[in-house]
Amino acid sequence: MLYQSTRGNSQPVSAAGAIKLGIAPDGGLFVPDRPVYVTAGELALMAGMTYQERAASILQLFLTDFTSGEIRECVQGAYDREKFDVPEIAPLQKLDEHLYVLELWHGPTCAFKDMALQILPRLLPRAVKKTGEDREIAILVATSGDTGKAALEGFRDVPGTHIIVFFPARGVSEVQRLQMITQEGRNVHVVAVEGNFDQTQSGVKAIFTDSAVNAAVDRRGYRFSSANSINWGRLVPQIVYYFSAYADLLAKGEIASGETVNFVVPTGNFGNILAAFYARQMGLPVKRLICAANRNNVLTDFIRTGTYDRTREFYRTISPSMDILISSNLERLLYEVTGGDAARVREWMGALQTAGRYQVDGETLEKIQAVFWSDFAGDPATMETIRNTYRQYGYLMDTHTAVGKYVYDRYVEATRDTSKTVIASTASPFKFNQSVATAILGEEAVRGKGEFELLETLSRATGLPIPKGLKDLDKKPVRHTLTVAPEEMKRVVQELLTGRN
Ligand SMILES: N[C@@H](CCOP(=O)(O)O)C(=O)O
Repeated sequence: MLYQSTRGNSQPVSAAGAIKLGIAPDGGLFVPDRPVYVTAGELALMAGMTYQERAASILQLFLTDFTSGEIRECVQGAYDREKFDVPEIAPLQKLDEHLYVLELWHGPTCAFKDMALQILPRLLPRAVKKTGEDREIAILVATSGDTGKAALEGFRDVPGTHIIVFFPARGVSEVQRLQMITQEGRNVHVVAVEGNFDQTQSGVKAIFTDSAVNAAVDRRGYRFSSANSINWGRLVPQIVYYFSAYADLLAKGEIASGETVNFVVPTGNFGNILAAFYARQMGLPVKRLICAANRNNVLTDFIRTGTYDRTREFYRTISPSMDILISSNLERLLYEVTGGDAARVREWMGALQTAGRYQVDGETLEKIQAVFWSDFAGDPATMETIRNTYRQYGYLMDTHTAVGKYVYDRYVEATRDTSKTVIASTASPFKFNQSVATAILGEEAVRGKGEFELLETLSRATGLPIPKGLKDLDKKPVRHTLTVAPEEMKRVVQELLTGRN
């Protein structure tokens, strides 16, 4: 299988090539050049498999230039009990007859990003070797909170790699910020950006396609890659857990073979829900994909109207990982639903760049609406949902997952669809404990308490353990203090890589 650019102006590459490059040289995103399918029989077999076995069988379909031995090694190294605190890796919790929560945050950094960023650092060095690359890999990451820490943890001290993570200085939770600025490792850098996530992500993308910067780092023996979901190597491992959730439903007798289910995905950069879309294309029986947005509801408007318009106010919310107005992976969806029409994708992405908006045609919109449904939750609704879900089910969810639950309730109200539905739970509630503790305990109980005191408060009140990765974070030394303006990102990357900072 080869991978081609959504913008059609780059040479197709192997899976190893796509993983190594991260983004296509023409600024597009790599997509597989042909569909792959999983049959009902294969799906039934997955019900009896471990998470690791399920992962290996899906990865094998896409990473055709990796041997099965290599894939097995990567999978075993990534999803082991040292790193994940439950044997199921991605357990499914039942809330009621229709609703399930897929917990994707049992990895070392307590967010769903670990599901891919524990394995990408194993795939990438192999991809480098396969492509005959002799330069070291400089991984640039833009984060609104979760990807950054997961990428740092995954790539720390991985030979032949360096990682620079940029995060919006005031756009992440206090726990997320401390997770990143205390990061250990000889090959890691963390830089705060005086701007929002969109400026941070645009800054990183501009570096990838800047020939002068590329030439400068090349002279120093580096080549850039990405650990964001623009990298195909991030997306395939995310496809796995949709299959795994379905296999678990089958194994537990919750659904019959072939029964369609819905997935609700709290959405920002569109990578997670796009992975669910690919799973559906591969034959996973999925009825609707419910795209849950926060007050930055650019995707909800797009799915309802076909107009993508980022020229609107950017809000900081209590679900900061989703504070995004330019959702990178939508580009891949547009490519897929237009049957690979790179010219049209180029036109839309060009309009997004220059005018900040584009409008898709009626046929494209119809295809999107046949699969996707969307609504959004503001902060008050998110808080109320955390409180009500805890009261009704005794289940504690983080702010992003609560956006998903709120939107699911709106979906059922609007459609009366009672199909079994799985909410992708994207982060541990302890990662956003200020909001979560306030929601379930009230303002009074949290007044005057710092984030870390609240970890204890939340743990005592709910009987849930504080995740290992978050304990004692406040006692770790701060190692990264650099803050830059968005326009300084190019310079800083060069300085960090050449050791002049
Ligand atoms: N929500 C993300 C933003 C980047 O998304 P990615 O999936 O493209 O890495 C974050 O937490 O950083």
